[in-house]
Amino acid sequence: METVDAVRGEGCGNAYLFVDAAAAHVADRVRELAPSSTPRWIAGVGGGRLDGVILLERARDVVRQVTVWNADGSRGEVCGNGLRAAAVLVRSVDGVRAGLLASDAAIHRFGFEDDGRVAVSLPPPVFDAERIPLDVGSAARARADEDAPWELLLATAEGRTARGYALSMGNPHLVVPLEHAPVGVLPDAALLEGHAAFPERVNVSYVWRLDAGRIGQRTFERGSGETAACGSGACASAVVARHLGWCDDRLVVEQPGGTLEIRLGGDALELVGPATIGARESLRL
Ligand SMILES: N[C@@H](CCC[C@H](N)C(=O)O)C(=O)O
Repeated sequence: METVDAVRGEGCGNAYLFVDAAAAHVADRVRELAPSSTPRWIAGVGGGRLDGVILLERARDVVRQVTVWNADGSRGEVCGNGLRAAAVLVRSVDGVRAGLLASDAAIHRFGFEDDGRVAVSLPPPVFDAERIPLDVGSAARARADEDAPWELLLATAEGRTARGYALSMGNPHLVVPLEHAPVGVLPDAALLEGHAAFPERVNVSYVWRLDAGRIGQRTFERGSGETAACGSGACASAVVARHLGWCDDRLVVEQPGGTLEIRLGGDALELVGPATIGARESLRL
C-alpha cells in the first residue's frame, strides 16, 4: 500500500479530491483503483462533502491531463468546476497562469481574469443523438431542430412526464426548464438520470429564468447526486437558454454554491467563475 498526496479543490462548492500525479506509477494505480475505491476515498476525507476524484497527469502538449470520477466511481468525461480548480492547482505548483488542460472530451484553454476568477473553455455543444448519447425511441416525444438541443418529453413514473432539452457538452446533459425555483427534492431527478433514453445516464439541470441574461439552476449530477453547482451543466443550460431566447451571448447562472458566467460568443464556450484549492490530504492507494 502506498500513501500519496492529495488536495481538496472546488468551484462553487462542487468539490473534488485532486491527485496531481508526477509519477506515472501513481497515475496508473489511481486509474486502476478509482472506479471501485472513489466512494471510500471521498468518505475518508473530512472537511465537507466531496463529489468525486480528479487525477491530474503530466502529458505532452498540455499542462495536465484531467480525469474525473464521480462519487459512485463512474467516469465523467468533463467537469467544468473541476477544470477551474485544476487551473488553480497548476498555478500554485508550476506558476503557470494560462495554458491548456485536456479532458476525455476536449482540450480546454484556461486563464485568470483580473478579478481572480478562472476562465476555462468548453467545446461547442453536440446535438447528434448518437454522440450525446440519446435513444430517441425511448422518449415519449422527441423533436429535433437543426443545430439545436433535442426537445424531449420523458415519462418518469405514475403517469408523470418531464419536458427537457438534451445535448452533450462532452458529457451528456438534460436541461429541464421550470417556471419557478423548485422547493425541496428535485422532481424525478434520479429517474431522469437513469432514464432509458440515456444509455450512459445523464446530468439533469433544472433551470428557471430570473431576469434577462440570468437564470437559477440546480443540478442532479450523473454519479454524484445533487451537487452545489455543475459547470458543464451551466454551459448546457446556457445553450438551452439562448435557444429559448432567455439570453444572447452571455448568461449568468446562479446555483446554490455560487455564480458562474457563461460566454457563448466564440466557437467554444467560456465558463468563468471562482475556484479554490484547500487542505492537503493523504490518500492510501
Ligand atoms: N461537476 C461537473 C461534472 C462532473 C461529471 C458529471 N457528473 C458526469 O458524469 O458527466 C461539472 O462541473 O461540470
